[in-house]
Amino acid sequence: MHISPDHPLLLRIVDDLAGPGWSEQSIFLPAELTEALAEACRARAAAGELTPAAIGRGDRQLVQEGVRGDYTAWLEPGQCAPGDAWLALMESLRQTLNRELFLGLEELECHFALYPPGACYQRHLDRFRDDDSRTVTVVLYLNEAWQPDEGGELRLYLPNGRVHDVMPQGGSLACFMSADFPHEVLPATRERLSLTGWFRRRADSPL
Ligand SMILES: O=C(O)CCC(=O)C(=O)O
Ligand SMILES: [Fe+2]
Repeated sequence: MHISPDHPLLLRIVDDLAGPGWSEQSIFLPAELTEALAEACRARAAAGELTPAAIGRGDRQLVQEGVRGDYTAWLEPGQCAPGDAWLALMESLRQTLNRELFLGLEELECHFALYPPGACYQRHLDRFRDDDSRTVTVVLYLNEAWQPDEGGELRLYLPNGRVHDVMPQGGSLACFMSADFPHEVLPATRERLSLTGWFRRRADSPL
């Protein structure tokens, strides 16, 4: 899927990141591609490829279900056609963000996430203490016909002390500056699927 780096949808995200620092696009992806990505996620779950997500990094990784109850699998180029279409779209977004905001984003790391009913991810920042390369977080939701009473919102903690809740409706996108917004995933009454990515800059040299 090719999308021009000047597409109004991408430019809206740029404007939001330059302003408040976060963006919610409730109609981001066509239904067919959203469904194909949901199917790819379910297929990987059925094949046993989703593993309990850990918190922390390297040899300090820890699985703590009460803190984070999702199951994840990395999406790499060449794994499936809808995944490649998504990565191509994210490449356009990366180029647009670099061109307009000089963010110096070099790569995207991306995983499918499945939250079983009742699972949550407690308040956190998408940055590791020892690695500040994650710069922009993007979350695409893959859930058909999500209902408001099903929970599962992404809760963003805004600098003004307020919160903003994003409903994980299929095809919608949440995007924010990784260092600036603590956030959490509230428990849902049904399975919750998403594709989460982080645009990274080169990690600072320790020298
Ligand atoms: O699924 C979401 O809404 C956010 C997930 C998240 O915060 C994370 O994986 O770091
Ligand atoms: Fe997060």
